[in-house]
Amino acid sequence: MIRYLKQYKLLLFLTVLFTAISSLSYVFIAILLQQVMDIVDMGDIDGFIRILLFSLAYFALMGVFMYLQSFFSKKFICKIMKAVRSKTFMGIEKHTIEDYAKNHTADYLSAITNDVKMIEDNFLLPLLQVIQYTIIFIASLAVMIYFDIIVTVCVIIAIAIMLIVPSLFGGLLSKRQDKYSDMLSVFTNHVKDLLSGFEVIKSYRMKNYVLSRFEASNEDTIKAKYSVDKAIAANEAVSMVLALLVQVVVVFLSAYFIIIGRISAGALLGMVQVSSNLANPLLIIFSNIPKIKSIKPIAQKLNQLSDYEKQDASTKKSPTFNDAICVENLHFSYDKENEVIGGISLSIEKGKKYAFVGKSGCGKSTLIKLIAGYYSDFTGNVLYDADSLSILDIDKITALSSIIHQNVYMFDESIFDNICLHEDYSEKELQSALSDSGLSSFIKQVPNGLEYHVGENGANLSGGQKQRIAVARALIRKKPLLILDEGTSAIDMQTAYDIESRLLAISDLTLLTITHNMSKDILELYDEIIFMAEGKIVEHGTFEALIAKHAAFYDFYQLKK
Ligand SMILES: Nc1ncnc2c1ncn2[C@@H]1O[C@H](COP(=O)(O)OP(=O)(O)OP(=O)(O)O)[C@@H](O)[C@H]1O
Repeated sequence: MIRYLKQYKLLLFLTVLFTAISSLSYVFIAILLQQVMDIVDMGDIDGFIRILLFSLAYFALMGVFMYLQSFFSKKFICKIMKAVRSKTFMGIEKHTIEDYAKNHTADYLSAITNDVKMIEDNFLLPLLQVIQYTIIFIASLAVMIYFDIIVTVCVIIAIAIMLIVPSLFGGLLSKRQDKYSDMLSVFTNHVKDLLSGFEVIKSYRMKNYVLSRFEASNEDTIKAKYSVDKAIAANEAVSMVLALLVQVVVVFLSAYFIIIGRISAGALLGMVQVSSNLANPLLIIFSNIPKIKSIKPIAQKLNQLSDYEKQDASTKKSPTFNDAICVENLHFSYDKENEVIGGISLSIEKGKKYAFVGKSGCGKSTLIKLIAGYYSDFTGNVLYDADSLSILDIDKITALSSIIHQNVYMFDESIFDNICLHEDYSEKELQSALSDSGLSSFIKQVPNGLEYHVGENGANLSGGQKQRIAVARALIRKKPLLILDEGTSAIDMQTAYDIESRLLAISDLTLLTITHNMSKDILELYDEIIFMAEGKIVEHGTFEALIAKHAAFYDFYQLKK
């Protein structure tokens, strides 16, 4: 967190400056009270009017300083919150697809929302309070010495006892705070999961299950919060009792000193006033210090996200795809136990078209993702021209290809924005992408054409319309490699045929299609059909060659037909 404080050091300085001025003027009220009491004691009416006018001006000025303190502290907190949130988001955005998938989306959501809020509540606000009340405490101690040194010494002894106890709460609170943050993350995850499946919940009447799952998660989260609050409450109660002890010492000792004639009644009034500025600030300081300490694991979590760097990206080469992508004896598993890809070798030549077919779960999508650079934890080799994936910049590899998945993600914006993704393309490029993706006639039908708003994740569109937008999104970028992962499965046969045959006609485009569509007319257009089973390539060749072979693909094709 120190780096954020350094980033806004001028604002921090102004906040501390005005905090100091308003705190000192607050402490000075004790001397003012003592003066008033002593003037009243002497019956000095001129002195009384003078001090009254002085006090009026004094309080007006104090109001101005308090406003400035509040203004700068709020601005400081807002700036830091914005910076923490932005840095965390930028760090998340830098993740590779592989690293991003190691956590749930809700964990990232929770970090940006809940954890950042915790930084405000348990670090920034307490820190400013600690600064403010430390100034008040030191100034009050000085005023106390000015009133009477013996009372001050006794107060210091009482304070020393006060210091020991609350420091014991720091470690406990830190542990509980960390657990609470994790629980918030799990809770956000559950809520996101339940709300994302709203339609399934309604149509399958899952109300009871959903409510009980929500309640259980809600209960666990509140328990974790309650456990934090209990530690805070114990800390505050102990601190409060000890703070009262200080005031008791002051009142009785100074009362005794009046009796023996050592101090005036004005000094008693001043000391009672200033002693509350000794006890209460310490109470606040010592209930805030454990909070500040407890934020460490959360700050570490946020730093880890914001400091994320791809491994040695600067030393990695940019990939090229001029001739071929070669896969050599590739093995891969998601969980280090069950092999999903079991020794695949294959060559993808630039400009050629490949159809990957095989039973559901045989590893087609995984193979394609490995080729596109999604995962690095494999054995064997994937070469772009002559360069192995291990020496290439992963971000640039993923940028070489466009993947169209069965479930296309749509931003809650217009069709135009979902195709161009806020990049500039010429009208010619746009029209060509619209026509090749079979979108032109649909655009003419919808109310605002390209400006039509697609809704949350494309809720205002059909599955096929979403896929056509995804095809246009990919085509407009003219990347050398296009991957259709069942990317036309939601489109009617005729339109799917039209789109695929247009893609197959683009000569410099390398097309990898995963398909369950066993239409002869389409399959015949591919240069090669790669037939997979259980993580291996069983057969490959043209449609005619594989049919003529009367082997595994032939059987699969007959069955599907
Ligand atoms: N992210 C993942 N984590 C763990 N296992 C996964 C993951 N993705 C896929 N798998 C598993 O890997 C295996 C291969 O899945 P993959 O999606 O590659 O198959 P597929 O041939 O494309 O299937 P389909 O035709 O149904 O899309 C399956 O057993 C699947 O359960």
